[in-house]
Amino acid sequence: MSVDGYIDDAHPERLVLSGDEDWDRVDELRASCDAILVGANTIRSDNPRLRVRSQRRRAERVARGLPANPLRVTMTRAGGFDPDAEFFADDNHVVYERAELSTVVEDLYRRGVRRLMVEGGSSVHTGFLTSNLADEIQLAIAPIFVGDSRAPRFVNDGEFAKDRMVLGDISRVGDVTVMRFFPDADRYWLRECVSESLKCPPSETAYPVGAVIVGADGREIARGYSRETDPTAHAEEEALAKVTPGDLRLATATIYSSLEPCSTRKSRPRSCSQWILDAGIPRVVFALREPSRFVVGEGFEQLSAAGVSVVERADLAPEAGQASPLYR
Ligand SMILES: NC(=O)C1=CN([C@@H]2O[C@H](COP(=O)(O)OP(=O)(O)OC[C@H]3O[C@@H](n4cnc5c(N)ncnc54)[C@H](OP(=O)(O)O)[C@@H]3O)[C@@H](O)[C@H]2O)C=CC1
Ligand SMILES: Nc1c(N[C@@H]2O[C@H](COP(=O)(O)O)[C@@H](O)[C@H]2O)[nH]c(=O)[nH]c1=O
Repeated sequence: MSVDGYIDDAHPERLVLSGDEDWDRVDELRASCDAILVGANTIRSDNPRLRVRSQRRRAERVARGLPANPLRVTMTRAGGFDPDAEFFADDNHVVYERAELSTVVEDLYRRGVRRLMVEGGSSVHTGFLTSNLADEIQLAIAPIFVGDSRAPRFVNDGEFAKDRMVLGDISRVGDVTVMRFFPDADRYWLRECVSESLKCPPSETAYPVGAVIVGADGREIARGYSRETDPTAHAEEEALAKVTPGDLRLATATIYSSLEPCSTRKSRPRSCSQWILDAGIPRVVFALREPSRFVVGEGFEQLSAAGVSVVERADLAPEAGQASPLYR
């Protein structure tokens, strides 16, 4: 988009905001996706090709057993397309008519789409973001002003989540600044926990768990994973052990864990729920409930009863459960 937040100008011809390097970044991104979605107006106004430009990247996709190009996807309520549009040039496309966004996403998942790139325009950006269906925003800012409020903006008016997003990396791509944002901060940090859990030394008698402590300013304080330093250590203990006791940031922090913090344990006297209460952390977010395989998990109940705000993100349980057959 432009510095003043527009993704096109108000003239019929398409405004090119990307430079060569940024087009190459976009091409790489396209090549890494299973599908690319644009709104019906973008097809009408831009007649986009929505294909991978680089021959090398197409060949690499084919070598990985994928089609040379991602599936092209659009949505429409009114219908009415030029049948000669590039979008329809081969069969590698799908049109959703009058379907809810959630239905579109579910159907694409059934078709094998795991990574969807939403390329615009304003209306579909708004739909995906206000429905909390976007994992990541890549915001590319070109060094120009459009200065015309008739032009389309990155998003239209809408009810966006009020929480602060996680800012990922910022990079310079030619003269374009690319920022990555993760709109759902809890989802972002729980995925970090899942990554941590994959580092755990294997065990047949204990789960692999990852934990991250995040301050109220959105900055990470510490992270850890089960058995990181000791065969009986839990992830929350490993993370807390890296924080100086009495660190003032803990009083407003959130502790994320891929698994519900334990309430009783066989190997050590103090449970992770007790460690969290003693540390004075007021918010806990986890993905998986503890299965009653080793002990009965009552971390949710214990922490809630003690006044901690506990959030279970069951939508991330399948991802967290991938870490071990013990979760099945
Ligand atoms: N700079 C950039 O990277 C990009 C810029 N753009 C620009 O964006 C502008 C177009 O944006 P905009 O006008 O907002 O249009 P969109 O491309 O977002 O398309 C909007 C249309 O998509 C359909 N649609 C959207 N949501 C739904 C839904 N939930 N269910 C069914 N159909 C839906 C409707 O189609 P229908 O009208 O058929 O009912 C709607 O009118 C153009 O100027 C284009 O150049 C576009 C992409 C990228
Ligand atoms: N103008 C603009 C973009 N526009 C997007 O690229 C589409 C055109 O794709 P293709 O026909 O395959 O080259 C267009 O419809 C719109 O979705 N994208 C960007 O990264 N930067 C830009 O400056």
